[in-house]
Amino acid sequence: MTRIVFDLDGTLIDSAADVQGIANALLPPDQPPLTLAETRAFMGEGVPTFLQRMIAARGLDPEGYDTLHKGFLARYDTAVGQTTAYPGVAETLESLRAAGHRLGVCTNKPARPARAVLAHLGLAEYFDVMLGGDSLPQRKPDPAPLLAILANLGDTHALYVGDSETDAATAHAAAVPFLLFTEGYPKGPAEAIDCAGRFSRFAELPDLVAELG
Ligand SMILES: O=C(O)COP(=O)(O)O
Ligand SMILES: [Mg+2]
Repeated sequence: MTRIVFDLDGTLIDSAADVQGIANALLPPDQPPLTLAETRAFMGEGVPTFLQRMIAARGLDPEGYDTLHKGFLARYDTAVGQTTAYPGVAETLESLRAAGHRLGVCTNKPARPARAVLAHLGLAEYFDVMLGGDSLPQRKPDPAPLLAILANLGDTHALYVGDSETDAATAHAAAVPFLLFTEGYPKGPAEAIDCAGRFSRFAELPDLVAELG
């Protein structure tokens, strides 16, 4: 049995279009909308960092941060309509569970929208534990949430699966081997991210887990 913890945005789910929709509903009408590429580039470190990046990119008044933050959270729980699980995610989670592994989610998305989107996509049942970016005082790349999830899952071999430099740094800080999903939202070239293994299709994951477990 291996404890396998997953990142959420850009790893299990492709959620950037819904996040883009929230951001563009909040931007003043005289501003050019965020592109999907900008949205993906701003994601991964949680809502506060996303908003700071958006404020910097559009030259918005930083005093408006609190209003943007409130508006973002008010829309986030229901912004699920364009979000999909990456191909093969449900089948792979099912087979990992059937093989006896215990699964968790460690995301910088706030816990409420994270729970909402997992339920919406029928994925919630696979996970024993989930922590969001606002669940603890620390968030990734601080290892605290990942370590708390792992403590909850037992004390066997562990893996962290994610899509970004932040996830690699989190796993490194927690001394857990990192597996990179290459189709998500990395900030730079995926080849430059340090990892114990990488995959582009979820069907490849069970073999990687077996190799490293
Ligand atoms: O909310 C975000 O910035 C994305 O979070 P995640 O990639 O850690 O799931
Ligand atoms: Mg991610």
